[in-house]
Amino acid sequence: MSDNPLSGLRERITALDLKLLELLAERRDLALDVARTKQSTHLPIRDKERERDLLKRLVEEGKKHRLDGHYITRLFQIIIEDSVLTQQALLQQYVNQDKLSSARIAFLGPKGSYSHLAARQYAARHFDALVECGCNKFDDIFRQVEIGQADYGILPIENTSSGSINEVYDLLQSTNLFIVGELTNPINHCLLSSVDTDVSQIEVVYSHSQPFQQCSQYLNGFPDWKIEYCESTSAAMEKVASLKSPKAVALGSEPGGALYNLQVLEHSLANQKENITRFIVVARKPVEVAPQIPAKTTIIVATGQQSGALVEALLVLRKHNIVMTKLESRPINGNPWEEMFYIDMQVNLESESMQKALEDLTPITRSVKVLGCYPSETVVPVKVN
Ligand SMILES: O=C(O)C(=O)C[C@]1(C(=O)O)C=C[C@@H](O)C=C1
Repeated sequence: MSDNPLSGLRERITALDLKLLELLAERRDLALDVARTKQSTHLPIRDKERERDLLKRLVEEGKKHRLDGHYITRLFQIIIEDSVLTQQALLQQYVNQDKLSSARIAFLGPKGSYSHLAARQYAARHFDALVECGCNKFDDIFRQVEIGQADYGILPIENTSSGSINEVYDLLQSTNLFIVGELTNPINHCLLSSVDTDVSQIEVVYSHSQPFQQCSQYLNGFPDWKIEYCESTSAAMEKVASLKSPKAVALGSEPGGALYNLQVLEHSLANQKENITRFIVVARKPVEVAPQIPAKTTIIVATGQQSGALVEALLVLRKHNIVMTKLESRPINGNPWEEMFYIDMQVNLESESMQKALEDLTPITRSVKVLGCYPSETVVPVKVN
């Protein structure tokens, strides 16, 4: 019998949480049944009116149990987001028919990198098993997929604190892979050490260039710290774990650090409070997006040199009522004074509007390359007043 006065209560909490897990699994199974019905009836996945009514009812019911509305809303927005993404994944399997049971996914860094965590998250929703292919560099990821050593590659493409990840955009110019998916992940950068220490003892910090950019304001407070660049956050964590020094720390994720037995000294260090990274998923074959799923299409356009060339191209999108969600420009590989324009759009590539836009773009641009059409995995929660 434990002499901890909390043991009995903790056992009851654990037992209750295990029942909650069973209920969440049952709810997910129901969402799959809903998806199968929507597949046969062609109903859209999102029914925001239903979500609003459900959340309102849950908030009202929650008040009877002294559970505040904000807590209940946040909790069920996460549950509904999972339901929507689970349904999308199932409908995609119907449309693409090539569901792999076990997928080999290439990502940056050994175990514990943010890309590794994203690969595991994506695989959990789309495949029965994951074969992890850690790579040292972004271009290794593309190559592994291109030569068939991996089925998919997962790469960070933009972050809310550091902006676009140019190296990935540049690699997209010259690859014959397609973007087949995306996912966004909140990134909570932590200061990780392998032994007890504090910021006054630290002399060197290891990480990938991205966390250094995303945490620049925090690091500006410690101008004497030596910055050591590593190929990935997990390589940085490996290094710090091997040094076992109070002077050496890593910038990385808490779950990643746990894989190297690192302890968290500080967390949430990014410049932006909402520090989110968007990852893209690339593969050798493009995917079709089920009509009930919000789709994104990404193209790369090389405009001519004539003035207004880019405006002309964008006016084509407006003409066909296509919503552009992102415009990024990068120098053309090998021709640094000419730009390529990456355009993300909320449109299905197979739609009439997109097909007509491509027809109109071809004669007024030097080249248009479709990088892919893929399910939008950004589930905007409904607002409950
Ligand atoms: O009821 C539906 O149509 C569902 O798809 C289920 C559900 C949910 O998880 O509650 C999910 C998505 C919809 O937007 C509405 C509700």
